[in-house]
Amino acid sequence: MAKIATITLNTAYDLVGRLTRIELGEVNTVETLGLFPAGKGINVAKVLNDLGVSVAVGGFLGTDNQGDFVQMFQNLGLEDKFQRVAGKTRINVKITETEADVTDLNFLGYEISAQDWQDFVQASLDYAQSFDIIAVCGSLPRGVSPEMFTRWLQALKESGVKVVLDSSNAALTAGLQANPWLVKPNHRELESWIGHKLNNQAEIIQAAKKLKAQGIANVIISMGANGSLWLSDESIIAAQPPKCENVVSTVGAGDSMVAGLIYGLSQDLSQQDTLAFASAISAFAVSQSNVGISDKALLAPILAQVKINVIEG
Ligand SMILES: Nc1ncnc2c1ncn2[C@@H]1O[C@H](COP(=O)(O)OP(=O)(O)O)[C@@H](O)[C@H]1O
Ligand SMILES: O=P(O)(O)OC[C@H]1O[C@](O)(COP(=O)(O)O)[C@@H](O)[C@@H]1O
Repeated sequence: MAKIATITLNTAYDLVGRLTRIELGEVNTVETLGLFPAGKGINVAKVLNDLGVSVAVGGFLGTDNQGDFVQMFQNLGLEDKFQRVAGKTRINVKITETEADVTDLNFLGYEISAQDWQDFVQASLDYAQSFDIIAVCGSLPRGVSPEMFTRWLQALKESGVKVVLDSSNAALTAGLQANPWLVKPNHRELESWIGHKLNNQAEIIQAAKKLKAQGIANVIISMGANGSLWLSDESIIAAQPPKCENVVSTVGAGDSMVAGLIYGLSQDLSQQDTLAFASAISAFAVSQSNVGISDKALLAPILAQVKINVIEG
């Protein structure tokens, strides 16, 4: 069984709510309440854990408000490799309006000192030796520059572990320079990497091929309700999940997809079965406000409706 860890450098509490419409400058009454320990790597670990895979979690956690995270690690039995740093883990406010548009207000959290980073690099390169796959997920906290991130990812890769990268903006651009084993940008993130709009599937594939040609074995592009594409050394395939009729929140859809991909790959499922499974998990994710799979039986009917198309290979 493959040993898996996720690393979240910029963990977050997600404060999630639902509103018909946000009125700027007015008092808005939010109809729901959810406050979850999150950040991309935490979400990936939670979904993998729900699928029965044991996972270690690492990165940074602020000492001031770590309580709910520690509780969650204990409740789920996640191996805690987090480095504690002074200050608070940030809070990300996510408001879903009726049409499922999510407005994110991502606040600032802890700042990483030079000593924190040095300690983290040493510790993570050390524990990386005992894992087969490490998923590095999310943005960079203050104090970690894109250059520092690229250098660390390169060293992580050289340690022999398969690196999965799921990030955006500066962290994605910097991370891609280290040529990870698998990346999952969404449509918008691929557009910003290539520097122009991608208007149809052919244009998306062309851009993804360019990314793959850099030396990345697996490039998966997620496209929201339009499904996903996977370019591997063997083939290019597309997945179309069933349209979710009742979208509650799209927060965590990408993380759920990354967890599904890691699950399939670590269980030696075929490329097609892996993408179908990851699509079912991510389609399921949009029907709930929190991240995770409360009941695995709910996945089967969604999986049965996922369509896979072989485009090349
Ligand atoms: N409305 C939807 N209906 C069904 N599946 C969806 C929907 N939105 C997202 N998904 C699934 O979640 C995956 C990831 O969503 P996406 O929005 O592209 O990722 P990210 O959260 O990283 O931006 C998609 O490829 C798809 O499989
Ligand atoms: O580190 P980033 O890029 O700011 O992202 C953190 C946020 O992403 C999430 O993990 C959700 O990500 P996805 O919607 O892409 O799956 C939230 O839980 C978290 O607040």
